[in-house]
This record gives sequence, C-alpha cells and structure tokens, in this order.
Amino acid sequence: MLEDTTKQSGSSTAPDHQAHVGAPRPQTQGNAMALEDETIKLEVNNLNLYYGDNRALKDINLKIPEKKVTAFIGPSGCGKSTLLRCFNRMNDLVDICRIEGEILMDGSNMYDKKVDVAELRRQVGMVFQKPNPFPKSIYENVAYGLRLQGVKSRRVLDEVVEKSLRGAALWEEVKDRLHDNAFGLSGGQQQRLVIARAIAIEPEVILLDEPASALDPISTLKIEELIYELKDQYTIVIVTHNMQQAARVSDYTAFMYMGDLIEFGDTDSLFTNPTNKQTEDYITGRYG
Ligand SMILES: Nc1ncnc2c1ncn2[C@@H]1O[C@H](COP(=O)(O)OP(=O)(O)OP(=O)(O)O)[C@@H](O)[C@H]1O
Repeated sequence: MLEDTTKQSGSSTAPDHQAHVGAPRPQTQGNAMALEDETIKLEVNNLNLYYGDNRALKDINLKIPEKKVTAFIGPSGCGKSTLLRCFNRMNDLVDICRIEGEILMDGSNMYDKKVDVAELRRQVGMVFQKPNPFPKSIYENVAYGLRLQGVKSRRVLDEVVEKSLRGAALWEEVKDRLHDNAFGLSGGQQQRLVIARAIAIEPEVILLDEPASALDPISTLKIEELIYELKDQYTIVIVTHNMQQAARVSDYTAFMYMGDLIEFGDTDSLFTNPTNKQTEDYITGRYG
C-alpha cells in the first residue's frame, strides 16, 4: 500500500528539525512539499524482489523526486537497503536475487536488457555504511573514476579533485596532504572522501546506505550538512535507522515494514501526522 501524505500537516511526534546545526532546514510546516510539484527522477513500478523464495520487496510503487533528499526508514530487515540497491542494480550481483517490475530513471527502465550497467552505476553513485577508501592517496581516490574513464590531463584531474573535495566539504582539511594515504584520515573524513570520489564522476543520483552510522556525532553532523548542500545538484536517497536524522536531512520519507512500502510523503507530514498506524507506532518508538 502506498499512501501519499503530502497534504497532511499537524504537530506532535516530529523530531526537532531545528536541531540541524549549521544549515538550517527550510521551514516547511504548514507549507508541505507536494510530490506533484516535483520532477520525478526515479519511478518504481510494481517492484517485487526475491532472494530465493524470500520475497523481500512486495509490490513497491514509489516516485523519487529530483534534487531532493528521500529517506527510507523502517525496522531492521524491512528491505530498505535492498530497495536502495535496486537503484544502481547492485542486486544483480546477488545470484539468488530475482526482480519483477520496473524502475524508470528519467522515464527509461533501468532494468531493460539494453541498459549498460556500468554506465548506470556511473550515473547512480553509492556510499556505504563503512567508509571504503581505496588503499591509495587522497588524490588518487578522488581521481580514480576519471582515470578509469581514460582522463590523463593533470590539469583536468587537479581541477576535478579540488572541486570534488570542496563539494564534499573536505578540501580545507586535506589540501596540504593530498598525496598522503587515505587510510590516515579519520572515519568521518574517509566518508567525506568517499563522497568526493562519488561526485567526481558527476553522477545524477547518490545512494547513501546509512552513511553516518559508523561515525561519531560531530562527523555525523558534517555528513548531514553535506547531504543538505549536495541536494542542490543531486538526487539523494538515504537509508537510515536514525529517525532524527531522516527528519533533519530529508524532504520526503518512505516508511517500510516487512518488504512493504507502508507510507510515503513529505517528511514533515509523515513525522507530524502519519496516516498509517504502523508508521505512527514506528516513529513514536513503539516498535523497531
Ligand atoms: N544478499 C542477500 N541474500 C539473501 N537475503 C538477503 C540478502 N540481502 C538481504 N536479504 C534479506 O532481505 C530482507 C531485507 O534485508 P535488507 O538488508 O534490505 O533490510 P534493511 O531494512 O536494510 O535492514 P537493516 O536495517 O538491518 O540493514 C531480509 O530478510 C534479509 O535477510
């Protein structure tokens, strides 16, 4: 079932959006965002996903707006990461995985046989829970994707490395040690480096799978601020266990439960006035 709560508003259970330090979230209460006003970047139609006999996603229908942050929340095992991984066909790598239905990006089905999956993954970047820099220098981590594309010009590489590190809010911290090993960075810096690596190849969509769950509170805030800044340029989809985080960083939220998409709507409305009892129970901490 998919319920659009974009017309709802109210108060009560919402986490404090103003707790977002540094980059205050626009006040949308009483002025809820409406999906019908958005350009749709990704559209999921009747998606079912099976791991062997286990139906992990059940008839998902969902529209992800362009240049907004959409969060997936729900209890462990409900299918958040599985759905996220569908957007760059990462599940293709799982032998027992079978998918029915379609996902459109800009109107074209990314599961069509003709799709070049490598190119799709260039357009749809992904950042995982644990920072995974390559055992190379900071510079080479960011330049990696361009080198793969055959870019050799030092000037171009220098420019992209600087722009990407600035874009990932890391430049000032690393500009004097670009050729040091990336493993010398803190966990939070490594995660921003991985984001810099992702944006260096100019994706259109960035998938973030619990990007801050392995980080301390200060690094978490930096990542949240970064997400807020990146959405001007990219469509962002984030999986998070942390509902406060979902409320702080996202414009739209999807609540999932046992493979079903229970409710989807603009974040303020979903947190303040959920239409579904299961959503309400989850966001008020009654289970999960
Ligand atoms: N590679 C896999 N092979 C088999 N089953 C899998 C695989 N990945 C996930 N599953 C199963 O699919 C279901 C959904 O898992 P998924 O990791 O998507 O949930 P999640 O909501 O992201 O959970 P969590 O919050 O704990 O990360 C679970 O039953 C899980 O065991």
